[in-house]
Amino acid sequence: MIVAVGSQNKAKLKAVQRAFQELEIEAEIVPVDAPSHVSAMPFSDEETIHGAIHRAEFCLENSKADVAIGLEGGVTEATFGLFLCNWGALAEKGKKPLLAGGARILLPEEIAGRLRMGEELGPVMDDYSKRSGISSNEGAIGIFTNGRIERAEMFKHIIKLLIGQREKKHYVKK
Ligand SMILES: O=P(O)(O)OP(=O)(O)OP(=O)(O)OC[C@H]1O[C@@H](n2cnc3c(O)ncnc32)[C@H](O)[C@@H]1O
Ligand SMILES: [Mg+2]
Repeated sequence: MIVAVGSQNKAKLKAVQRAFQELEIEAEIVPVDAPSHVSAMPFSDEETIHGAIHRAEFCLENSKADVAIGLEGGVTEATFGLFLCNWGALAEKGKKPLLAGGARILLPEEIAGRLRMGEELGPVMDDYSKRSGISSNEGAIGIFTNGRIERAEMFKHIIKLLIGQREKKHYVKK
């Protein structure tokens, strides 16, 4: 099947490739520049989910893919502090989108404070780690888990959750 992915981010594309490979499903993966129509730094689960759905739906409308996947990263505030959150949406013609969320960790206050002031996590992580391209490599989750779980691994889990629900026809209300 042809699978469109609404991003050019290397970590996201690697995640999709690996998920299909590990599930032994043949897939031609097509990256599509898809807008999220949410802020560059989504600040709630709700907003992050909308970003994932918008990307997936854009891909479906603008490619020949059978299945379209949107992946979006964000953060969400809790009484404990600011959590990293990530969501995926899988869209197919004539069907309601499927949703799945990824593993989450608390961000250090040093990082959280900067995001609350309006900065984006990608550049903040590059600055913090004195490197570039963290968001398309191990991600904040990789940096703060000592590389135990990297961004691609976290997204891979989300994609398997989506594919599994698709197999079970576990569609939810739009
Ligand atoms: O090209 P796209 O697909 O947009 O990939 P992205 O890296 O910008 O990722 P998102 O738009 O999904 O994430 C929203 C923002 O949060 C940042 N972000 C999210 N998760 C991150 C992580 O684990 N590490 C570093 N930055 C992250 C990201 O760089 C953006 O500034
Ligand atoms: Mg982005």
